[in-house]
Amino acid sequence: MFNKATIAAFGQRETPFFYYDLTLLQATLDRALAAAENYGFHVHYALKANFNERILQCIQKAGLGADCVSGNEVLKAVQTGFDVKKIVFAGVGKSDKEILIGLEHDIFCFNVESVQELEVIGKLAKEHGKVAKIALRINPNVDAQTHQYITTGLDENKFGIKTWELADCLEIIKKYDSLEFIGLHFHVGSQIVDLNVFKSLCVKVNEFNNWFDERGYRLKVLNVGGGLGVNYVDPDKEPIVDFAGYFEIFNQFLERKGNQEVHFELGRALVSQCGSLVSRVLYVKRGLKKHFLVLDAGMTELMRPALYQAYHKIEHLSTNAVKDAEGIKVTYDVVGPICESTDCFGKEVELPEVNRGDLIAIRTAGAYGEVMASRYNLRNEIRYVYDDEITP
Ligand SMILES: Cc1ncc(COP(=O)(O)O)c(C=O)c1O
Ligand SMILES: N[C@@H](CCCC[NH3+])C(=O)O
Repeated sequence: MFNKATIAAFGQRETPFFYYDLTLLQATLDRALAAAENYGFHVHYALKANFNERILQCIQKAGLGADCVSGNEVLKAVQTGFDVKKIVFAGVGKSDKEILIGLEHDIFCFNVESVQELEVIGKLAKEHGKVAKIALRINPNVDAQTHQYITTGLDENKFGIKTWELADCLEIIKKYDSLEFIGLHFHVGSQIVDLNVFKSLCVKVNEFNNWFDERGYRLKVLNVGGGLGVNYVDPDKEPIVDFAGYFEIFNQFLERKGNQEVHFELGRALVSQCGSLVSRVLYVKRGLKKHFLVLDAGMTELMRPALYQAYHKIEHLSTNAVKDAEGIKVTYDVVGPICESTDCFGKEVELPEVNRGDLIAIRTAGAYGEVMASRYNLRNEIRYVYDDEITP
């Protein structure tokens, strides 16, 4: 929901742009950290969700760690000032060069995703006189009950080490003094809204924690990943997710041994609601069966609808809210200008009557929005507007 002054300020700007409400981001971070601190949990931010400069600065200042999935993300986290002792590095395909970046910066931990990768990290660390701290990312075969494209913890998924390979991992760990085995890592998927999934995850983590403990490995860290979902349907009802309820699940169901640390890697839950993609209506096409709203933003700015048929709330930004509320409603397919039929933000969307030049906001676009943008069709670079630029 945008107020009149904000909408008027948007009207002055060249579109499309990502609007980031850094005040909401700060409130979200405060809430998440307060809830985590209750249980002594550690929160890392998954940079892949959004590595916009100002967003990263806010998150770094709030004191979160960084979860990275490439050498460049590790470098970005270091450059932004994240504490290297709080940087973790996951990813199924870390190149030698990327592993060396992690070693060079003495990051907190590599979340290792295959037996072969473990051996490579052991070798590279040895050659460079380093000791690499590692956690094994285990694929626990837990169904995240989310879109199949963003499920990561099933046997059929490429992520993590299969349970039957764990004994092989221990052999490698024994072989290399250059490996320090500090933890277990899990991440079963994204946009998880059924909290029972996290209960099932806890049950699995406990089993693996016991398995290693019985073999003499009392691990320092249990990293349960991220995945907490948000409300795409009604972002104004739930601008900040229920972090307390989420962490409480782990408090209740995760069995910590001694002073084991519990780490989280949240992306979407921290940054999605603070972002909107703001676009202008280029054309209203009236058809026989349906009408189209052609926007100046497309799948090149926000590809989630095209890629996952993801729902994002589409809002008409009008300075006359009363007219919008009381006037007639029209059903539109809301599409972008890109030369692809999948370039569609929403089908049969009911909106007030919209005119050429009107502004439209596509909500909950702070996570996996601009980071997944492309220059397809030789599109312009992404533009941004931040709340502190337009409100006194
Ligand atoms: C290893 C890992 N950690 C954390 C995340 C962040 O996930 P989310 O944005 O759903 O919290 C991801 C992305 O799915 C991931 O792959
Ligand atoms: N890109 C996905 C999330 C993937 C998370 C990383 N494994 C999305 O837009 O929902």
